[in-house]
Amino acid sequence: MSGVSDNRRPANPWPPVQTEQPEIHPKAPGPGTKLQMHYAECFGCGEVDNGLHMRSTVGEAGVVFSKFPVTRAHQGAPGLAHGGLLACAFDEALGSTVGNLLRRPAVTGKLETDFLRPVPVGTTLFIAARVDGVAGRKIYASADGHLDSADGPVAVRARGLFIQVGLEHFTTHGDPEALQKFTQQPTRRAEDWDINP
Ligand SMILES: CCCCCCCC/C=C\CCCCCCCC(=O)SCCNC(=O)CCNC(=O)[C@H](O)C(C)(C)COP(=O)(O)OP(=O)(O)OC[C@H]1O[C@@H](n2cnc3c(N)ncnc32)[C@H](O)[C@@H]1OP(=O)(O)O
Repeated sequence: MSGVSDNRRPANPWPPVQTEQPEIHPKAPGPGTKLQMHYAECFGCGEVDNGLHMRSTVGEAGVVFSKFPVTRAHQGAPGLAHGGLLACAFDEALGSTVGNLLRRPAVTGKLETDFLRPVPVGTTLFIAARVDGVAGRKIYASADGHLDSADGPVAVRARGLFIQVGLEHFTTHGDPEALQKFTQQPTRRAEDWDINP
């Protein structure tokens, strides 16, 4: 995405620094692969009550498609999705795209969202996300969220900076046991990831 080309929302250059083309990891899931949830307790893709229950599929040309079914549990204004939860959906979609395609553990450093149209309860947001460029540990990704179909009107756009981290980020600040369970899954073996930032 080159930026939001709406007069009301002038686009800043994106990525904001010089980057290299992202290299899809040789063991990245290929086009057509339905991505499994990355962690059962994840609010975005896990089995959490009233979570976002997002599901993602790898598309062609480095695009990952995610769906966020908006329910009454996700309201801000009556009948409309809460903007913070929409931002959460994009954090998940972008993070999943970076993690699965580059196979580099990374966390969100910055996330910006443009809310272009209301997202009603009962709709599904179809999110198309891609990695735009890499500069050392900095990974730039962006996404468009379409209402109710892959080519529906764009309701939300997001751009994120993800920072590659070593696994010690999760053991030092998070839950070492949870990380161990995570890496025991067949598709999450540490040797299949690029884990040296
Ligand atoms: C074998 C297993 C593998 C596991 C892999 C799992 C993948 C699974 C697949 C898929 C799942 C993904 C789905 C998840 C989706 C949700 C993701 C989230 O919600 S993440 C939680 C929220 N984010 C945080 O909690 C970060 C908190 N912040 C930090 O920990 C630090 O600030 C951190 C690591 C981001 C950076 O700290 P520093 O000390 O390491 O590095 P410094 O030097 O500060 O930054 C590095 C570079 O980035 C720039 N930078 C950092 N933050 C920036 C910002 N906000 N704006 C602009 N630039 C920034 C800096 O200016 C620097 O740039 P210069 O190298 O000097 O050019």
